[in-house]
Amino acid sequence: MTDLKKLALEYHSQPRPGKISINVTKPTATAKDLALAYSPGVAEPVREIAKDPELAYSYTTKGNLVAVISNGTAILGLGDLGALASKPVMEGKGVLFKRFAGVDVFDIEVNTKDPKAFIETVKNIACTFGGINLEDIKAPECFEIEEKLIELCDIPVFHDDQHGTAIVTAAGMLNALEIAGKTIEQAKIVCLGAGAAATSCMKLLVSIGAKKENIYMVDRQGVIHSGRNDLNPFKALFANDTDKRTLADALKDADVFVGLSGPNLLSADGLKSMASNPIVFACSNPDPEISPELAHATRSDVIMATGRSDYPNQVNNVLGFPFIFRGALDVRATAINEEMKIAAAYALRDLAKQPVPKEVCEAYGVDSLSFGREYIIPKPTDARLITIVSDAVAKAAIDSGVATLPYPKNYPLQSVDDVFNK
Ligand SMILES: NC(=O)C1=CN([C@@H]2O[C@H](COP(=O)(O)OP(=O)(O)OC[C@H]3O[C@@H](n4cnc5c(N)ncnc54)[C@H](OP(=O)(O)O)[C@@H]3O)[C@@H](O)[C@H]2O)C=CC1
Ligand SMILES: CC(=O)C(=O)O
Ligand SMILES: [Mg+2]
Repeated sequence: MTDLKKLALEYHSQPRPGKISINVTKPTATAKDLALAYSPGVAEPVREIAKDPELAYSYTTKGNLVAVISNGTAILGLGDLGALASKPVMEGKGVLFKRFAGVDVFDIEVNTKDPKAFIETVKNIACTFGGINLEDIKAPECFEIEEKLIELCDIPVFHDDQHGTAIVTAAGMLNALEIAGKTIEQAKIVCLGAGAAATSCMKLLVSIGAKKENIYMVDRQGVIHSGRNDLNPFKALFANDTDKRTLADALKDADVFVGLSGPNLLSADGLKSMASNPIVFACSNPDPEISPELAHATRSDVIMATGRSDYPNQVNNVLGFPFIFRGALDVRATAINEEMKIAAAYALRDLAKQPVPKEVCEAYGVDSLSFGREYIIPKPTDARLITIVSDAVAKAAIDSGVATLPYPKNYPLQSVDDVFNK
């Protein structure tokens, strides 16, 4: 057994199975307490909510509770391993929501691959929650599922692999391009993968300036081009009028490689053929499209990021979903719209240029961190994320008309401890 495997299995099993639990937030010591918490007192909020459903936000956890829901069809880059096997990841998302943004989570693993059955299940439980974070559902089913649930639910529904990933990728990309001395408008971009994460990442890059004709998307069949007749409508959006056919063709002189596919798919030769200061976001988890060791050994000018916590430049949706939902919940937004996503991306981009607090450096075992090739994006433990990103999202929700509450009195939050200091 490798060291990491042993440590990871011990971490998940000891001293108790799993890594998250539910806390009680009210007194429960006496008969009087129990008479309030349960029968007979509990009947009072029941009657009030029955009269006015909005009061669920006053008398229950709804307003701070997000459902992290998967069917396990695209668990990280491990593929379709089933609903139950996705539970460690979903519990992990719960840990990150709580640790970084004070958001409570129920993880829900739905054992069906049928989008209609999945939609029906989620629709029927949605009233429990203040928001729904869909996770690790494969393309193209994820697109139909998210679109339909947004239509059916009056709370934010957000497929994290699509939008969380896109927001963080956009932030990191703008900074990486700046460091490389290039612009998003001119960058030639190769995206390996054409699924949930890849499609949304490329769409967001286009909306912040990338040119569609400069994007080469590659799936298992090769470059997505206008001569192909096997493309679903989501891939067809990115069909390029080109004679490039293989990943190797697309990589030649490319400025950027974004990997949202699977392990070890970018070769040293492919990387060698890219333009100067190549930007490589090898974001597949747990194993990137190319290891940072191989990438750095191949090109001394590479600007390298992965989705992992144990290398510099972690381009991972953990920098997005906790803070985005925090902001959305606190103004009771009915949706997480494009304005909120772009506000989050720019807030993350800008934060990477600020001096980094000592505690963040300590958590990563380094003396210092500063904007540059090895630090293009903030670290998830940076306590300023909840202040800056959630604030930007809440303001964008208000400005774009999807907030149903005013700017919160306790904003900008200074820490997770401020969440209920209203
Ligand atoms: N760092 C981060 O924050 C995140 C990283 N990811 C990573 O992105 C990857 C994809 O996730 P997701 O979009 O949810 O999954 P999907 O199942 O929706 O998409 C997977 C895509 O990868 C493509 N792919 C897989 N293997 C190959 C291959 N050998 N050659 C070319 N293309 C290939 C598939 O091609 P085809 O369409 O032909 O089947 C498909 O387009 C995972 O590794 C995941 O860990 C995802 C979200 C966040
Ligand atoms: C990070 C993540 O959500 C994924 O790899 O699927
Ligand atoms: Mg995921």
